[in-house]
Parts: sequence; C-alpha cells; structure tokens
Amino acid sequence: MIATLLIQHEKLEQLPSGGTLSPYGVHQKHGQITSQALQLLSSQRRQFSNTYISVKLDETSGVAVMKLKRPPVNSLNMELLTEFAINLEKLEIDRGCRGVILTSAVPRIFSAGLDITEMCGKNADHYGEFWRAVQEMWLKLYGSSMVTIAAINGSSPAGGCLMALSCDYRIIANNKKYTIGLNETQLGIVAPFWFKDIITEVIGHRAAERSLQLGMLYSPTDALKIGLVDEVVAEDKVQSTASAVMAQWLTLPDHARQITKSMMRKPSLDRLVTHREADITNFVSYITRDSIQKSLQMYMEMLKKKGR
Ligand SMILES: CC/C=C\C/C=C\C/C=C/C=C/CC(=O)SCCNC(=O)CCNC(=O)[C@H](O)C(C)(C)COP(=O)(O)OP(=O)(O)OC[C@H]1O[C@@H](n2cnc3c(N)ncnc32)[C@H](O)[C@@H]1OP(=O)(O)O
Repeated sequence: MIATLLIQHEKLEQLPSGGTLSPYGVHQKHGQITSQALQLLSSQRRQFSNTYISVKLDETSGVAVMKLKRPPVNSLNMELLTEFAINLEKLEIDRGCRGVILTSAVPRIFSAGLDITEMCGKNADHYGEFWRAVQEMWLKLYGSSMVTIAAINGSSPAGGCLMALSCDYRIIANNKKYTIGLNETQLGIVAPFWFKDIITEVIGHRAAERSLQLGMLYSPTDALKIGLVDEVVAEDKVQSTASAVMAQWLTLPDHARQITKSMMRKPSLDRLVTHREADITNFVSYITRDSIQKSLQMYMEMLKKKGR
C-alpha cells in the first residue's frame, strides 16, 4: 500500500516549469519514504502546480480539477500547451484518477484560444513546433480514457472552444457576456480539419457549416440550443454541477465506458495521427503567408485597441 502510494506520488511530483517529466525514481526518494507516506495516508488530496496549470486530485472520488492559470486570458502558448499535455498524461497513468474537470482560474475567461503571438512574426521552425504542441494537447485531451468535463466559467473562443469540445461533457456559466465558438474566420483564418471534424461531431453538419463559415460566437443559451454545450447553470453552480455530473458518469464501469469512448473517437484521432506531419507542413505554409500574417496582426491590433 505504502509502495503504491509512493509510486503514485512520484508520478505526480511537481514538474520543473516548462520542462519534461521529471525522471524521479523510487530510489532517489528513498530517504523521504516514511514522511511522504504518512503525509499521503493522512491526506486524501494531492495537488501540484506548474507555471500555467494547477491540478488538485481528490483521491477519494478519483477526480482531478485541472485549472488553466495564465492571466489575462489563458491564451494557449507553447509552454501552457506542453504543461497541459504532460499533466494530463500524468493523470492518465495514475490509477487513482478516473475523471478530470477542466476549468479556469482566471475570472470571466475559460480560454481565449491559441496565443496569437505564437503565430505572428516568428520563423517556420517555431510555427511547426507550436503546431505540434497544439496537436499534442488535442490528442491527449480528446483521446483521454478518463471522464473529462469542461466547467466553462468564462469566454471560450476558438482553441478554448476546441478544448471544451474535446471533453465528454460541457457545462457553461449563465452569463450573457461569455461567448463560445470557433470564430477563426473572423480572424481571417481557416479552422483546421480536425477542429471542423470535432464541432461537426458535436453539433451536426448543418449547424457546424454555418457556425464555421460565419465564425460564430454564441451566448451560453444559444450554445445550448445548438448542442455546443450540454448545460447552462448559474455562475456559482458551475463547479458543483461539474462534480455532480462527474459522479454520475463515474458510476459506470470504467472498462465499458472507456471502450465505448474509444470506439466513438478513434476515427477522428486516427485521421490526425495519420496526417500529423502533413498537417504541420500545411499549417506552416498557411500561417507564413503574407496575407495571413497581415490578418493576424490586424486582429491583434484590434484586440489591443478594444482593451484601451
Ligand atoms: C487551408 C487552411 C489550412 C490550415 C489552417 C491551419 C491552421 C490555422 C489556424 C489557426 C487556428 C487558430 C485557433 C485559435 O485559437 S486563434 C485565437 C482566436 N482567439 C480569439 O479570437 C480570442 C481573442 N480574444 C478575445 O476575444 C478577448 O480577449 C476575450 C473575449 C477572450 C477577453 O476579453 P477581455 O475584454 O476580457 O480582454 P482583452 O482586453 O480583449 O484582452 C486582454 C489582453 O489579452 C490579449 N489577448 C486576447 N486574446 C488573445 C489571444 N488569443 N492571443 C494572444 N493575446 C490575446 C489582448 O490583446 C489583450 O492584450 P493587452 O493587454 O492589450 O496587451
């Protein structure tokens, strides 16, 4: 029992910021065994935090709450995406974790989507690396065998919406100021095929086509109408509803639910895995076009003006 707890704890050891999984071994930790074990036995919660992600795992329920914490808008830069993928992978291999609630620590914002500055004024190698990190985040989240619930406590455009769409269930706060959707065309860019596939899976072809062409951002109630979210609840009920829904989902045997989830999601995952390198090449050649760079720069200027 103590040995198991120790191994689990080491899987969840805090990561050096922006780095890769720490190669801690049981032996390196030998001297701390007793105190760590006692600490773990007396506490049912484990938490760890990186620069842009914090995770709290409740060992009793097997549910982790993962929060994005990159103010002002949780835009997804390379470091956040990398931390996200590493943390999710750690939870994935942790037997004590069966479900993840994804939410934001930044008031009024779930995530502003990809960090536009990662897609402007950089070189091709950078864009390629960035895109690989975006793909990796999505493959890990959409392909997770755990129950994943998005507790959307703020606006969630573009890549933020993709994250929410990749979860098994979406709960959004009832606040008219919050919007959610894949608004890429409003930036003058095209949503990649796998963004298109996933929104089509969730809301159906007709609604997705209209939504994508017009780059629509929906209020919570409109998002509910088209099935982009599953539930709209009072702002102060988002987390408790997410916990209640999670508890319901976790009453099912993991094995049956996981195989069913995998059956439903495998075709889309395989499509990206098969075309991963081509998708990166495509992204790089697209994003380096002068016209696209200009559109993104203008969009950033517009955002900055609005903020003043
Ligand atoms: C054939 C084609 C083939 C292949 C194509 C392949 C790929 C192309 C693909 C790319 C896909 C991209 C997906 C994306 O996610 S793009 C990002 C889209 N995001 C948005 O449009 C959101 C923009 N932001 C907002 O709407 C708002 O900021 C807000 C609603 C999230 C929050 O509003 P607030 O009023 O609370 O805050 P602001 O004052 O607007 O912002 C504060 C601060 O943050 C900066 N900022 C906002 N969003 C981003 C962002 N996404 N990236 C970087 N920075 C952002 C904003 O400029 C402000 O900065 P300053 O304080 O003024 O410095």
